[in-house]
Amino acid sequence: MAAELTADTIRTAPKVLLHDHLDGGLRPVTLIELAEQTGYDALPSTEPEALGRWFAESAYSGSLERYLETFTHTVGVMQDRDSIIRVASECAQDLAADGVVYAEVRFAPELHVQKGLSLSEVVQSVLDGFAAGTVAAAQAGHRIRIRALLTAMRHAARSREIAELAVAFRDQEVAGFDIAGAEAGFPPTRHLDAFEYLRRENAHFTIHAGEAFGLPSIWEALQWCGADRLGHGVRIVDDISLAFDGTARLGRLAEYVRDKRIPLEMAPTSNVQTGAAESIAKHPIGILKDLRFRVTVNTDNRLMSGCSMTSEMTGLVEAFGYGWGDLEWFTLNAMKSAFLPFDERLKIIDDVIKPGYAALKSA
Ligand SMILES: O=c1[nH]cnc2c1ncn2[C@H]1C[C@H](O)[C@@H](CO)O1
Ligand SMILES: [Zn+2]
Repeated sequence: MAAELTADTIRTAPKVLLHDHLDGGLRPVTLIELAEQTGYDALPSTEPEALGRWFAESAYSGSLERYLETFTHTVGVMQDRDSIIRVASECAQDLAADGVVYAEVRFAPELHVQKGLSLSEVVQSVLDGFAAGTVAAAQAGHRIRIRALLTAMRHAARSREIAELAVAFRDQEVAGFDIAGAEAGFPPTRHLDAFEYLRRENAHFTIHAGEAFGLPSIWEALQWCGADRLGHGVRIVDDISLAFDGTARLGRLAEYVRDKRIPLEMAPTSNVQTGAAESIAKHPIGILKDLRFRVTVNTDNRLMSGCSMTSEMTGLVEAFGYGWGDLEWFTLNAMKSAFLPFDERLKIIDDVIKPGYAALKSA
């Protein structure tokens, strides 16, 4: 007999999160308090529930560009060391309480320098916050390993600098690099020098691609830039055709992505909000999982999507009828794809993930 699949039991399952934005995951209460403390006076509401609702509703725009506008408020209060430490510490605690055992959380250092912090100070503040949050989580009985990914904004021109920062901090829990922001009109090849530098440094990176723009963006991210993983990558389905007997035909790019086991960092609710997927039930994750692409489940922005790893997995269970074996498969895919040394990945798989799911399957 297996444990019943409910939000409560799924919360206890070990989960791995590869795609979560620090500035997309603030607690509404924290946002309100930090705004008060730092003199940020542009919040749309100062009542936590209404503010949470405002984010979720504003982010349901069907457009990535409009979705991204909501970040002005979160980034607005994350401009000093103490505020950043608090947000990062709470992030670690919230993920741990949600059953996340390993996380790579990203943020763009260049967005947090409005009040004079240097890029390095921003990174150090986040890392200090993660360390404090990890200790607090352990005291509450939750074990988490949380690391950072440094993001460069694709419309800006600081990617090489941010890539160098990621390499400088690689031995202090900075796992790798990413580019984010509006995708249409800002192809990843604009940042080729940053990616070439990272490859020469044997460093890891992921690229947001195939979310608000299609196959050319995915192709550039992989074949020009050399991305290790794809942020979302939802539009890879455009290269797959289904015959009416249900057989799938993969184009050359889709075949490459599957053959090379390129991890897809999918975030179902976020993808519906930005229009990358029609609904959870129609999300490409269903077909991509059936075809055994290396799919992972992620939150993207917990505040804007009003979600957690537990709610995303629960939504998939409801939409696709997944069982514990499927949730374990997503989790193993994510752990195998983490920017963490092989032996450490294996240890989390053997010591935490496999025993965790074995217990739930036989509860
Ligand atoms: O889903 C996303 N696609 C592209 N960019 C995004 C997404 N979610 C957040 N961002 C942007 C807005 C944040 O300010 C930035 C760094 O976390 O990354
Ligand atoms: Zn993202």
